Amino acid sequence: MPHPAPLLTAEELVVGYSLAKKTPRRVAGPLRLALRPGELVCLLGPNGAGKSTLLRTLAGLQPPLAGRLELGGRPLAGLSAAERARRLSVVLTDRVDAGNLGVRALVRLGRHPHTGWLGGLTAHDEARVQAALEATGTEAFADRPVGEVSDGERQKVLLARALAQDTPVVLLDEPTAHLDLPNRVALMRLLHRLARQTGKAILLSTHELDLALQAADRVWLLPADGALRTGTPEDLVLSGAFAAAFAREGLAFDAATGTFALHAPTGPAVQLVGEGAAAFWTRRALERAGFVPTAGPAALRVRVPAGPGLGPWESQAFGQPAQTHATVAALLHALRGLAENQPVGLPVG
Ligand SMILES: Nc1ncnc2c1ncn2[C@@H]1O[C@H](COP(=O)(O)OP(=O)(O)OP(=O)(O)O)[C@@H](O)[C@H]1O
Repeated sequence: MPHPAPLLTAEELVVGYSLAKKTPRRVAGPLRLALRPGELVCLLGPNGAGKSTLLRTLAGLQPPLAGRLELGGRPLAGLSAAERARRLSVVLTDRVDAGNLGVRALVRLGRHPHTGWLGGLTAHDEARVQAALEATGTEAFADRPVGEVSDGERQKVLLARALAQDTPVVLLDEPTAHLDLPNRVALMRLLHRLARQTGKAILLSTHELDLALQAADRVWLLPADGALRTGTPEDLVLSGAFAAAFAREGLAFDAATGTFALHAPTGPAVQLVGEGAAAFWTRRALERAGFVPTAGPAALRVRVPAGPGLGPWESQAFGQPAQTHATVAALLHALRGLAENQPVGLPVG
């Protein structure tokens, strides 16, 4: 199937800052980019790599140092503010000073590119506003002043305003920053569904690597050297590009689990027998306790519960009878005792 025509493109784009009487500060580029309809794209990269700079440049809020940017097939710089606002909405992390404006009133502002500043809102506009409030879960506090809502609530209100603006391209800078985990998941799900169902091109920057790897149709990976890589999350993980972009001394991304290793293994190997959720959480506990979980034979062996719920776990050291444990805490306690008395390296018979 041929790719649909991109909604936003960049060629030879260099982003950065022109500094008075100094050489410009080049942050990233030259970049070749395309945002396609129906795609959720996550822009990932370490602190200071240039994600906000790139987003602001794509939104037309700061000029590129070089290169060409097109929105809907027309040069971005040639579009009037109103034309741009009908094609592209942007949600930034900056605090908004909304005065006494209510939540619903702020979301209504999203319709102005369609009505003009003096134009009243039609029933269609009001329906859009209502749909945006409902989609973002902000309707419950739609009558409160924006200044009186929490950081996370305000973030959802700004998203609602962008949704009310109803543009083919939506750019969001760290939209999950103030949200709790269930709200972060809900937001990613909402954006993914929106891209699918409405054909919008949605680009968001985030530090939620785990969520982004799950939700993004495509990742734009911006390492500290500014050389952007793009691809499906899986291609970037399996090629090692993802690990390289976040590489730091003593911090390794494990492509097998999709997580950054929090613990450096120091203790003996433990053969982990079993599968499912119990095996997943037992592996985590073993790693945290310093053991090295392995599928192959080892001097210590743990069998995880087969059924749902807690326990029983079984532990066994080479040449000794198996013990059962009702909780992970009890299992770890027993394993520490076994490890102290066990010559490491002998396989369980
Ligand atoms: N107004 C500015 N003038 C000059 N340099 C700037 C300006 N704003 C940011 N920078 C620099 O540009 C680089 C990229 O910053 P940017 O905020 O785009 O990174 P980021 O990837 O969004 O970072 P973070 O993940 O920490 O939000 C940094 O080195 C930063 O210091």
